[in-house]
Amino acid sequence: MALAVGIRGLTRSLLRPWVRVPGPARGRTEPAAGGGDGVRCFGSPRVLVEPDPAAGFAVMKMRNPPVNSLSLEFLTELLISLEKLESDKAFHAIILTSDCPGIFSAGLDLMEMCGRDPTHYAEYWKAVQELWLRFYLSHLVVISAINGVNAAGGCLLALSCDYRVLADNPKYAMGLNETLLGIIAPFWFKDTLVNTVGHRTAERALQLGLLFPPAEALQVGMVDKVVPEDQVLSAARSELAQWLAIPGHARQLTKSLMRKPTADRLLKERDADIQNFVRFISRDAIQKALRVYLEKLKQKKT
Ligand SMILES: CC/C=C\CCC/C=C/C(=O)SCCNC(=O)CCNC(=O)[C@H](O)C(C)(C)COP(=O)(O)OP(=O)(O)OC[C@H]1O[C@@H](n2cnc3c(N)ncnc32)[C@H](O)[C@@H]1OP(=O)(O)O
Repeated sequence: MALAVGIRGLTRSLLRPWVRVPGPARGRTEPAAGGGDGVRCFGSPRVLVEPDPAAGFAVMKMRNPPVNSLSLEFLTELLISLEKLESDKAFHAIILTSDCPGIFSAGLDLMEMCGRDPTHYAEYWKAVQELWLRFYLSHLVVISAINGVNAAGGCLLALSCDYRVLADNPKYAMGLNETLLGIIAPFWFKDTLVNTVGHRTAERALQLGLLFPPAEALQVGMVDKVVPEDQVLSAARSELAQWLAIPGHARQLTKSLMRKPTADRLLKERDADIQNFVRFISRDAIQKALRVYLEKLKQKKT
């Protein structure tokens, strides 16, 4: 099985970095996220980046409709956007949000984990690991402005940020609901949750596959602030000011001090974790459970 799938190689083969943004943003100058004028948006088909270099941050909008499920291509585009902002000294922070109404992210793309071959599963899992590692350890301040429902892998992405603002809508529940699908959140999903809400809350949440509505998410510490829906981005921007006022090197080293031990656990066992995922997801019983879950999602419409 080819485990040595390079995300950078994958990246190069999938898309040219900074393709022109399709859809409404293509080729026109939009007001920058922080209100500055004349700054051109950039991005890729599934990720729109609205930079405000004068204010030192960019808004990264996920737009992989209908539900921002984290397909291999989407993961790759998120990574490219992050890399681009990290390598530009003008940027110190990112606000991560969704461009899909009512949905932050439905988590990992079930189609990537269903009916594919082991090589694909390995490649996909490596990209999921990479996304977590890169967001979790980013030297930038990353704040998520969660403007929709946010399940499993999508919740992991938000938990990897430094601060979370959630829109106050009872439909916008978030959590690691893997057990509801008959699958298991891997140890690094679990560690990220434990680091955020503590062991007891994480234990109960993970076993029961709980999705917390805003008031409960706030109460258990899964998010840091709940605000009216139309204020999610402005609240994230206001919060950013406090983070950007701290000397960058001190904040970055402190972040690393807090997070490196958790990331190192995966870095040490990365290939074993991929093999474990491939074995698990390839099982007939797991494939069947995923198909049944997908079928239920489709049936709820009829
Ligand atoms: C050893 C370790 C082993 C394994 C570890 C694996 C870890 C896994 C992590 C994950 O992230 S698994 C994914 C978990 N996600 C979910 O449970 C969310 C599922 N989705 C929903 O609950 C809903 O779709 C919704 C997000 C609440 C949105 O509801 P809405 O009514 O607005 O949309 P609808 O359900 O009709 O969906 C539209 C469309 O999208 C398809 N869909 C939804 N979620 C996914 C997904 N995660 N992956 C792929 N496709 C998804 C859904 O089937 C519909 O498709 P259709 O239009 O063709 O019917």
